[in-house]
Amino acid sequence: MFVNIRNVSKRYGKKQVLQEVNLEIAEGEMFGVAGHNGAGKSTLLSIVAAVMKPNSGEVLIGGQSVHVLGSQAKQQIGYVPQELALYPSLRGIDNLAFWGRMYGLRGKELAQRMDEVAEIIHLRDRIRERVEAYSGGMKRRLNLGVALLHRPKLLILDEPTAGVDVGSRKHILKALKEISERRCTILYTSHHLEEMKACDRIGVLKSGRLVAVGTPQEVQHELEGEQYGDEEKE
Ligand SMILES: Nc1ncnc2c1ncn2[C@@H]1O[C@H](COP(=O)(O)OP(=O)(O)OP(=O)(O)O)[C@@H](O)[C@H]1O
Repeated sequence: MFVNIRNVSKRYGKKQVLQEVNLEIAEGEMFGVAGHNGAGKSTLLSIVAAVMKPNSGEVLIGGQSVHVLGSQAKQQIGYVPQELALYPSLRGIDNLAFWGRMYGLRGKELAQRMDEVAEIIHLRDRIRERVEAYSGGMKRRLNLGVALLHRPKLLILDEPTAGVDVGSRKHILKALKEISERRCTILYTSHHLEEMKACDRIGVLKSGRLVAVGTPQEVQHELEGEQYGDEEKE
């Protein structure tokens, strides 16, 4: 398995937020984490992204611990947190260039990759405009693009479609499907049922415990219990 989450537990002070989470994700799999607000989804994703350390347990990527690998692990991971990490007064293309340089890309390689990424996120025609003129959905797409620049093998997205219109949601979902077809492993959370149904498998977190893992059909019952049932109508 490409991602191994082993006995991961996390507390904030006395509050236990994750309890002995065990999960394996195959290379190229699109895996969704579902659960109520506060279930521990963001905490789990940030531990897998090596942004936060668990109190116990470990996360392996390609057989190696992310916390031992440090910056090497980060080269394999693209992490898109809920908050946008963009410079609004700069153009889309300048944001990509800035973050691309942060990942160590330069010159022709950087220019080529920026062009490819603009295509993947369906923003090529607007990439020379300032980010402050973008819609919420375009900003989300650019935020996703930033995480793709260094060709990560594992893409982790925390609510990539939060607060965006239906059109942009479809663009983002389509981009994720295409990225996953290129053997990139995807781990993400969403509050939208249709996006959870697009996953190969889903894990349902309840108060920090993983209570079900399976295909969307297999965990349908748990998803309905997590109030994902009505959102499709939006
Ligand atoms: N830095 C922190 N310090 C203390 N408590 C925290 C911290 N971050 C999160 N929590 C708490 O931990 C619990 C899990 O939070 P987390 O953000 O992982 O859940 P979530 O499932 O992603 O929720 P949401 O869907 O609202 O984003 C919540 O009760 C939250 O209030």
